[in-house]
Amino acid sequence: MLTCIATWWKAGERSRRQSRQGAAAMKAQSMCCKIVVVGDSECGKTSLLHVFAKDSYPEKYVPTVFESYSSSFDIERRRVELSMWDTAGSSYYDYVRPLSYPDSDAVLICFDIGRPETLDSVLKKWQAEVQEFCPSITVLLVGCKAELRSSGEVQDDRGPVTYEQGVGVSRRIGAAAYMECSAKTSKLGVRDLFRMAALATVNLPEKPGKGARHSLQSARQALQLPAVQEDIPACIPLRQGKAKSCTIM
Ligand SMILES: Nc1nc2c(ncn2[C@@H]2O[C@H](COP(=O)(O)OP(=O)(O)OP(=O)(O)O)[C@@H](O)[C@H]2O)c(=O)[nH]1
Repeated sequence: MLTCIATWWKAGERSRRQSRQGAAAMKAQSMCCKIVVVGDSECGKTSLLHVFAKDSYPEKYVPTVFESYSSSFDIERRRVELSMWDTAGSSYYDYVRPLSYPDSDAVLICFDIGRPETLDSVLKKWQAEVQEFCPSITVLLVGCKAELRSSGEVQDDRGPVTYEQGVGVSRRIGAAAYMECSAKTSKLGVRDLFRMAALATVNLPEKPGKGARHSLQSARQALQLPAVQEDIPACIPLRQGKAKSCTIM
């Protein structure tokens, strides 16, 4: 009987040790990823972040000046620590919004599927702003409020933005991906969006002439760190030396 208990205890201790080692290895390999979310006022940025980071859809509209959120998840057994920066869509804050860009790994440019003029703004305003402050950043174009396309609520003469129009603009601005989601009706879609954004920062092929710090190789090297390595920080940036990739002018 005693031998039985001792064997059971040893087995339990072994599995606890393994899980502690697993957690330590995961911590040693965790990656930091900063995502900045921009787009016209009231296009749905804050709601996306609320649903993803706080698991709740804000019923009341409160204009944002600056806000940051954090969350974490695992990609291929590596922990990704995501920090997400919500910005003001209003042009009143055009001079302060650029403070959000330094050190970012990806920018989500959002528009409202129910308001075609917010997609026009992507070409007229947001592409240029992101290009100016983060010339080689990974950009994803995001169509928010996707459920409006089929709800019949859209008042605009042009009707809701079509999927093809979204794809067309994402190609014109050289976005890494085009995604649509509804913070109101699909938490899963919102979660997929942020996972996709984190993955895109890791997996994008190197763009010619962008320099080593933006290369896929540096991101991959970071991802392929040995399981436990004492001399690396618990959370490392996805891009080595990325601080210079986004500037304040
Ligand atoms: N129908 C619908 N409405 C949404 C959705 N997401 C947000 N909204 C509404 O759109 C309005 C603006 O949402 P916010 O998320 O605050 O917009 P924002 O882009 O952060 O706005 P600013 O802070 O002004 O830049 C609010 O009234 C939300 O309830 C959605 O998925 N579907």
